[in-house]
Amino acid sequence: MSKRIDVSDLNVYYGDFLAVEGVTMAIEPRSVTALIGPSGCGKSTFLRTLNRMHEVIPGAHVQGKAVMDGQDLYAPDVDPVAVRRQVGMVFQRPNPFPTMSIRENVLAGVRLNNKRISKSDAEELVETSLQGANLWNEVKDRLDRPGSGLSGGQQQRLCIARAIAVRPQVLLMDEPCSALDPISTLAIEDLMAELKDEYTIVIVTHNMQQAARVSDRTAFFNIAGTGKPGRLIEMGDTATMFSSPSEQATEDYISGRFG
Ligand SMILES: Nc1ncnc2c1ncn2[C@@H]1O[C@H](COP(=O)(O)OP(=O)(O)OP(=O)(O)O)[C@@H](O)[C@H]1O
Repeated sequence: MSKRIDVSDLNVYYGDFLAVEGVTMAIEPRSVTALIGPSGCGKSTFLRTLNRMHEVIPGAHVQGKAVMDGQDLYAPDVDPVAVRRQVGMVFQRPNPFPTMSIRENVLAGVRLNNKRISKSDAEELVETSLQGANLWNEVKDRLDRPGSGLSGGQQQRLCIARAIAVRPQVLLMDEPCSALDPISTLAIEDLMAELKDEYTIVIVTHNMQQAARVSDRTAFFNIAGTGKPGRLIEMGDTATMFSSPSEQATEDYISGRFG
């Protein structure tokens, strides 16, 4: 299920504004890649190019290539909706559909894709997705209650269950723990460690400890100044990036000297 993504010479624009310039990186399957860097350097913008969510914004466009297991995600004949089915996304704030039941929240992505599934298949998918998100035991007796009745950490795991129910190959997470308490954060981090056996995971995080704990590879982005584009400065094995990065800017950021 897990796929690799090779990005080359990617420029990302909002209208005329070049927000991210010249990114080339390989995102490995069955691993967690963390994107770190100071505010405004384009981490979220770059992340959204990996499932073509960026172009939902009027005027937004990209140049360059993003290739998933040989398939150019930006080829003219590629349907962006199909890309988003293969490359799922979890956002900063848990966003379950508030009035929908827990069960229907899990199935929402599948239903949006117009997939018809039998009642028994739906029940099985709900259970496996909730188990996959480590939420099943907490909600199995209240699947018909609204998703909004769960705690923040449970809601985020519900969103992860919804994302994995469509069986993506890649999971993008944009600061998935920033609205959560430390215990829920640890639950999501444990979950990432389990999910990476099956999925390629890319996470944006401001939390250095989190990047060090959960990721196998870390990419450091930086920006030269306001109005300038963000750039990928350095990427490597997380342990090396945190112990002996090649670039001074990476060292300064990781050690908290700026950003
Ligand atoms: N919808 C948008 N329209 C125009 N410019 C945008 C839009 N979203 C982001 N930008 C700009 O693109 C640049 C990169 O923003 P982005 O949110 O990707 O950075 P980031 O590294 O994720 O920041 P943060 O860590 O603060 O979330 C910034 O200059 C930002 O102002």
